[in-house]
Amino acid sequence: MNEQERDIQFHIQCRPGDVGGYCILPGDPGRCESIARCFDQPVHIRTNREYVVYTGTLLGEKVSVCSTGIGGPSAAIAMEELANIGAHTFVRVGTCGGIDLAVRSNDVVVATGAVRMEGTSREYAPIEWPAVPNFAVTCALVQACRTLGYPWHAGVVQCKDSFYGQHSPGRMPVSYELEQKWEAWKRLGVLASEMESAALFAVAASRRVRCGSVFHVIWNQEREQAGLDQEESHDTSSAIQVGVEAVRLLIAQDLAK
Ligand SMILES: O=P(O)(O)O[C@H]1O[C@H](CO)[C@@H](O)[C@H]1O
Ligand SMILES: O=c1cc[nH]c(=O)[nH]1
Repeated sequence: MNEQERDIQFHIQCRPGDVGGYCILPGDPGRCESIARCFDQPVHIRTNREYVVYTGTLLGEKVSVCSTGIGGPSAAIAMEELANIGAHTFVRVGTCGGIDLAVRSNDVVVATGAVRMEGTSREYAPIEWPAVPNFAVTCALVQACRTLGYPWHAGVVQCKDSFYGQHSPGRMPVSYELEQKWEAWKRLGVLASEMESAALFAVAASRRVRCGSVFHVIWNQEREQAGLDQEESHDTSSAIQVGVEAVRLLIAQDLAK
């Protein structure tokens, strides 16, 4: 039996009817409950491995949240299996570390593209393919930022597979490569670093589903190094609100069609 014909999807352990067409994708399973609380009538559907799934409604439409775990491989699996059982629109609500000096802790970042310094997207698309989010989802995220009034930025984010390659590149045997590329991201105005969007954008393009990403900025190592004001912020509520409001806007747009 092929993956799409399976009743219960292998990793997320959900079947058709368990999830809505609209799915919010945090990395951290611990973020799912806070996101589900923004839905009407949220119900916990399943927990398996890093995948925690809740389903509820927004504007009367079925919506879900499913954590993806850390990194491209587990995020790609989540999106593939959710798409197999009917999800068509995805919003990643993640955390990131700022790179550009204008990006401060506690700001919100909306991705307009993702640097593919990770492995998963390469198993979907040649490296010449640009990892970009869906335009309608991105517009909805920007509109939500404007409506909610949080400090926000829209731009390119960098994705990688090694969190510590970002934070301690000097102790890696390939420090020469990590440090040179990090310098290039800075010169190119890349806003922030995270781990899943490039893979999610590639899977979304291959499955012809829609995906966009919004992030809460935890810190900015470049601001810290430059001696600028810098404090860690772990309250992801603004990015969650932006992600949920964007889903509401997309549902309203789709219902009006
Ligand atoms: O907070 P989440 O959504 O997991 O996102 C970020 O946090 C993790 C690293 O700490 C990576 O998954 C990265 O992309
Ligand atoms: O610095 C950070 C913060 C969150 N996620 C990352 O990948 N890097």
